[in-house]
Amino acid sequence: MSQSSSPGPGGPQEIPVVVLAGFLGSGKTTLLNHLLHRSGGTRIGAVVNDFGAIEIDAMAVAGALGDSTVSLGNGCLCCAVDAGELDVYLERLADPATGIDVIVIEASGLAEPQELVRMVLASENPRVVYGGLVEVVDAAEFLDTRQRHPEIDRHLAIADLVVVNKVDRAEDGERVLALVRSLSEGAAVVAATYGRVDPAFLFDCRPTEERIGQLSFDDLHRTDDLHGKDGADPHGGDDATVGQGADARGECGDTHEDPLGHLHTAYDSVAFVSDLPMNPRRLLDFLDSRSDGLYRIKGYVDFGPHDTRNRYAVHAVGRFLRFYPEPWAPGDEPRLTQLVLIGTGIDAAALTKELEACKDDSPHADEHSMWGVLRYVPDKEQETGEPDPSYDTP
Ligand SMILES: Nc1nc2c(ncn2[C@@H]2O[C@H](COP(=O)(O)OP(=O)(O)OP(=O)(O)O)[C@@H](O)[C@H]2O)c(=O)[nH]1
Repeated sequence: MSQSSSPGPGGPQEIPVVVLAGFLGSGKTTLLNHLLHRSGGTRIGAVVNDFGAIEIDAMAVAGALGDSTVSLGNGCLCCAVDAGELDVYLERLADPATGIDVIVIEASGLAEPQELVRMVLASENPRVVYGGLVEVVDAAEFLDTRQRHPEIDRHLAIADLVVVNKVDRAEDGERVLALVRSLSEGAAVVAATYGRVDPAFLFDCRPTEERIGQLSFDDLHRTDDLHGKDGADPHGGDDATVGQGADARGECGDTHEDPLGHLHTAYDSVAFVSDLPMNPRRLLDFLDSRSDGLYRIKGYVDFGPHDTRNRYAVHAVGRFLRFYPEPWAPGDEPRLTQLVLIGTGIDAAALTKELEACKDDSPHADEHSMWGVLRYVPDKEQETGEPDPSYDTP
């Protein structure tokens, strides 16, 4: 799709910036993680942008490699950050000392791709070149999503590559593929499960032996040191936080002429953090009774004594619900539940109250309490083709 890291005529090496967009829960983070794992010798820099106040996507991406190249925005990047600010992040990643070959910007699920493309094109960094727009489509939800949000057609029309993801869940994948093809004339359209596309669709790949591993945050800090910067993000966050305040809806303000045409004007997000464990039965009751407007939930759950070894990544997309246990990181990090809920017509105060009621500080687990949750844990081998030896059923 893009011309990766080609030195210009006598000029600096150019770094393609690929914009990765797609509606809430379509599989952008899954695809980005796939690229990070399967890009061979190509070193990827990532700008990950979450709609909600807690940067769940960044945790998922960083978590995949332990310590990867992640720079973040919060709120919808297309409205929360202007082109100049994005340039600060791009400049950091495109610095020759980082050795990055390609930058992927993962947009929030409600971002306006055209705005992001415009921002990349407006970059004043001579090393940065626009590398194309990839739109991820959830094949199982596409027909419903398109009905609710006709703007999606416009997004597909400007894409360079459309990944029709989750074909394993789609009732009529062929119909969705044909429809997407008709809407994205001129773009390559590929079907995928779990975002498994050949990275060569997105950028030219280096042979594996040229590079090993991704950059770490430490690498980035070293780069900053070279330039006498303090390595802190421009908004004063920590390592994993380059972004702004929480209320994405409120941020979509005067920086744009027509924010009403943006998907996110109709959506609200709620962030919930608890240092007390959650009761599995109560949380499951909450999830089972969620309204249709509450389209997306993501985050991590601590079930305390019900499973002391693992935290549970949780994903709800429409009526789809999954829990993914993963061992807690060793060390003294506080065990938190961190959730982001995104939807239309949602009552933030009521949802927070319901989640508060799921907290449980009892030191003992009652028998079978995890059964309901475990029903939503996929067979990892079946879903990803990779067994997960690290997880023991509680
Ligand atoms: N069955 C199935 N599930 C998938 C596939 N790809 C992703 N998922 C699941 O879909 C859920 C959402 O995936 P993400 O990659 O987090 O989606 P996203 O587009 O980054 O989500 P937002 O950033 O919230 O918009 C997760 O539970 C994934 O494991 C797929 O091909 N098939």
